Amino acid sequence: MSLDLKDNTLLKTHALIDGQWVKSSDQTTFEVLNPSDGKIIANVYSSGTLETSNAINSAELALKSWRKLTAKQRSSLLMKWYDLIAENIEDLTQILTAEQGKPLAEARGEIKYGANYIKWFAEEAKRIYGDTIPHTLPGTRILVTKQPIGVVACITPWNFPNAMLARKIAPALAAGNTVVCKPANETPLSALALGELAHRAGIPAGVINIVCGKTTEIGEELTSNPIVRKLTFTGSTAVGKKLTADSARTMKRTSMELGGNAPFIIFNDADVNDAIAGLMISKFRNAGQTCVCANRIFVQSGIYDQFVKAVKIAISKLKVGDGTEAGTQIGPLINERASKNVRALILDAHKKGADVLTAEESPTGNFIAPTLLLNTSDDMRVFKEEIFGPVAPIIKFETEEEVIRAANNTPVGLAAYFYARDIGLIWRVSEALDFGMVGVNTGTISDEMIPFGGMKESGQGREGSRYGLDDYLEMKSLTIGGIDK
Ligand SMILES: NC(=O)C1=CN([C@@H]2O[C@H](COP(=O)(O)OP(=O)(O)OC[C@H]3O[C@@H](n4cnc5c(N)ncnc54)[C@H](O)[C@@H]3O)[C@@H](O)[C@H]2O)C=CC1
Ligand SMILES: O=C(O)[C@H](O)CS(=O)(=O)O
Repeated sequence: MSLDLKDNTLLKTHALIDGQWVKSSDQTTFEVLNPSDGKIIANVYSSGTLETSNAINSAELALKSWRKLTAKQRSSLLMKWYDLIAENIEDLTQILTAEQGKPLAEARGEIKYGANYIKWFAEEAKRIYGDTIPHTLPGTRILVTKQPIGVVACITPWNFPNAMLARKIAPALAAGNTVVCKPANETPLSALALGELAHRAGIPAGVINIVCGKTTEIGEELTSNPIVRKLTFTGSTAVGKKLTADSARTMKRTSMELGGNAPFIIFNDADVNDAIAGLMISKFRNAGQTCVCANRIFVQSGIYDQFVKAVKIAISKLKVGDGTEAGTQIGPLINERASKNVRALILDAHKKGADVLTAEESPTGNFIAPTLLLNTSDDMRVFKEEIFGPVAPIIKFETEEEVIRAANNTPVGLAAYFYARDIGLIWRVSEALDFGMVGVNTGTISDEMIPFGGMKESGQGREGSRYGLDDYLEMKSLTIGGIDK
């Protein structure tokens, strides 16, 4: 399948190592498929241990000069990259929808979202401040300075293949680090196109390296090679735990943005129309394939019937289809494994007594119709697992205490949402929810200015915001004597 791009040179199939596009040493490739129709978009060279080691060495070499640039010099190179992404947004959008499946409007939004992290950290690069500390011994002076960590490994998922990579590379480079990136094999083309635009922006060879293909080999090299001093990962909790353990062998710093199981709570005094609008965004964005999607929907008994009636109407209006078709709101899931898993979750709920409300004509292939589950119970898999699909399980609750207990009854703690208007209730519930990000009367909590990350088994660290650079800096104290000589 040929993509209809203005600039076909953005479609890269090689690894980016030391500023060169290189084939894998064994010449093997893997297929990138369009999740809508299963057609091959491209064959990408499959990197392994050797390519990853070469990429790490090139990042180490480039580090020497990259970290010596002034903050303003790094900032202006990041801004040039931002400008080139904006100039090429339509091609990046086509590439993203082709390999990930999301509707073009969502793909365009993701690219703007990712670019906004680059712009944000181009600005933050100039605000990496230190401290002075009153001296503790006569004739001394004490400073606290910040310096880059060094070579950073960035591993990203398929659900936001552009934005998740931008959200890692931008702070890493702003802080003076260099990177070796491994995108998901389902969606490498968006990452490689970002690498090409960074090269065109004048970001020097070796500062950004991108390898993909032999996942286990790449992972083993990234986690074991002592030159890599930090690993940042977005993906499943299971893989995050493995990468954290493997990185401990050389005590690498890690940032983990892992799985979620978001409660979405509607109290009796909520504005039901607002709650429905927020749920449509939080639950069905990216066909439900985000780590912050509403996963368990709790509705207080006083408005349950009104809410269910309204949500049925809202869900029935959602249009399922190929991401390139006008009006599509729900694209395909990423692959057959994902769609089979979601169908299994629906079947499990049905077997355990749920009423399954979905489109009469159930779509085939990787497409899943938006599905409402009623008469549910918390023994169903949909309450314990990250659904990662357009399925909305609803459960009724009576009291504030009961729903807080149920909402927190999960080993993860990434995002939570609730709708209410009583200010006392809003403060009590906000403080009682054990989640890193809480949306109150909104289903939108993601922005480059907001710290993104979770508690418990949803990971460690924060991405974006004024806190985002901390994860990419080392703090150093300087105690200087001989001042009175
Ligand atoms: N929290 C989040 O933002 C995300 C959560 N997920 C969860 O993960 C599940 C599976 O989706 P995947 O993309 O397969 O997530 P995953 O966690 O399996 O993969 C995410 C990234 O890690 C890489 N990876 C996997 N094993 C690795 C290893 N041993 N060494 C190095 N890299 C490795 C993958 O190639 C991909 O680039 C989803 O169904 C969802 O539950 C997936 C994507 C995003
Ligand atoms: O990994 C994800 O699902 C994204 O972080 C979600 S968001 O940043 O687009 O909200």
